[in-house]
Amino acid sequence: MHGETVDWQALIRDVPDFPKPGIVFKDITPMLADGPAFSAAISEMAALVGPDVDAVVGIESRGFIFGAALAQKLGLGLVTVRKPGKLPADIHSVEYELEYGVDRLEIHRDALSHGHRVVIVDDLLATGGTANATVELVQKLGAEVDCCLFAIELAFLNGRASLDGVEVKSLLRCD
Ligand SMILES: O=P(O)(O)OC[C@H]1O[C@H](OP(=O)(O)OP(=O)(O)O)[C@H](O)[C@@H]1O
Ligand SMILES: Nc1ncnc2[nH]cnc12
Repeated sequence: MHGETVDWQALIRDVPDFPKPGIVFKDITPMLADGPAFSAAISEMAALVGPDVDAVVGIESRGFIFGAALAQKLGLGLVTVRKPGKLPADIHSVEYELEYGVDRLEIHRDALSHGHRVVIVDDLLATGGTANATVELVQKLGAEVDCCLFAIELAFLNGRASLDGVEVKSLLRCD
């Protein structure tokens, strides 16, 4: 697999004190800018998705980058979970906490229905607040979560523990 030859750590830049003092921000832009590395990341993430998935759910905004590429690779549709006020039709809405703030996420009420099985995709798992809110939105529509899939997992924040009962998969763990 390509990934065995990719030095992921070299392609993810640590930016101290962004966006707030004390946060070490994991900047994925070098990885995205490297064609073979980005392609290998998507291939490796695609290999982690179960066989009976009907759709990819991408979380705004960095989750859209990985979610859209993954959906295309798997031949599946992309459902967008968005920040407040962006989706035009009827929505469900959930408030959540970030490593550095509070926000809301929204989904169209007709985006999924009972019997659909989805993979939720984001660039990074920190505390798990964002992914948890997305699980809640997907479940409000009666759909099932196959797994939550991340490019990067900040293992020291233990976001996995907050996603109780949901399978969590990631390409790269940072301890
Ligand atoms: O596990 P958590 O503690 O919830 O944090 C992870 C979330 O934080 C970042 O998104 P952010 O809200 O900064 O938005 P962006 O993707 O638009 O930059 C990241 O892309 C995840 O969605
Ligand atoms: N440390 C971090 N780096 C990048 N994105 C994040 N989202 C939440 N925490 C983050």
